[in-house]
Amino acid sequence: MKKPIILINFKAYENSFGEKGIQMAKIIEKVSREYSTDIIISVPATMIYKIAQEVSIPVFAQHVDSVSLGARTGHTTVEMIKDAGAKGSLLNHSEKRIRLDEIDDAIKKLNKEGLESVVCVDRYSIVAPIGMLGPNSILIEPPELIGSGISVSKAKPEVITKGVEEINKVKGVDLIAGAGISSGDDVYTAIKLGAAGIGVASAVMKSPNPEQVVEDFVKSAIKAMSEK
Ligand SMILES: O=C[C@H](O)COP(=O)(O)O
Repeated sequence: MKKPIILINFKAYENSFGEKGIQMAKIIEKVSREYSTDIIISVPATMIYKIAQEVSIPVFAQHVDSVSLGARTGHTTVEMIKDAGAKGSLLNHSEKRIRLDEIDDAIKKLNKEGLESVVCVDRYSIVAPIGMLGPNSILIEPPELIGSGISVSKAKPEVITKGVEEINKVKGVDLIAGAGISSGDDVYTAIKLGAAGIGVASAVMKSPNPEQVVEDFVKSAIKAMSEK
């Protein structure tokens, strides 16, 4: 994944879908172009196709089922998200936990289909074991800070530094940090602490001026990365 990794998770906010979701994706794409930086957006399953048609930035699913094709009522498979235009998927987000065997199966299926995987974890002690399953990235997020406006960078910097120590035990997997990221300074600090990038949702999705917020985050991420 191209660094800094910036992942904006649309979640299920009222502006995550429909025309508002498309407009949000276009705003993010504009900033991505201006700063020649990849920005990944993870969008609701129903919006993958529409948004992937409208923007050229990487569109991810927020979750994918690890089941194979067949008699699987209600499942969204890796083949389906690929067909819709997804370039990868989040897995095991705190708001959509899955079992370890499902994480393993989903990573393998995504990999086989040429898609990327970002596995979420809630603590640094499982960074290395999950990293050994071979995802592209691990997104570490203390659940209690998610959506709080209090950033992991400031409230729990040790989660990032210890997570980085753990990820360094595994080759070829990046660690990104999230939860409560609200300012450029939060982004800068996360990357200076060793993260390869950040994951964010509410600060962008709930902002009256998402373009300004994303621009601030991207500028801070580029600055921190250039100083590494
Ligand atoms: O996937 C994103 C995270 O759960 C972070 O959410 P947040 O930025 O609203 O704290």
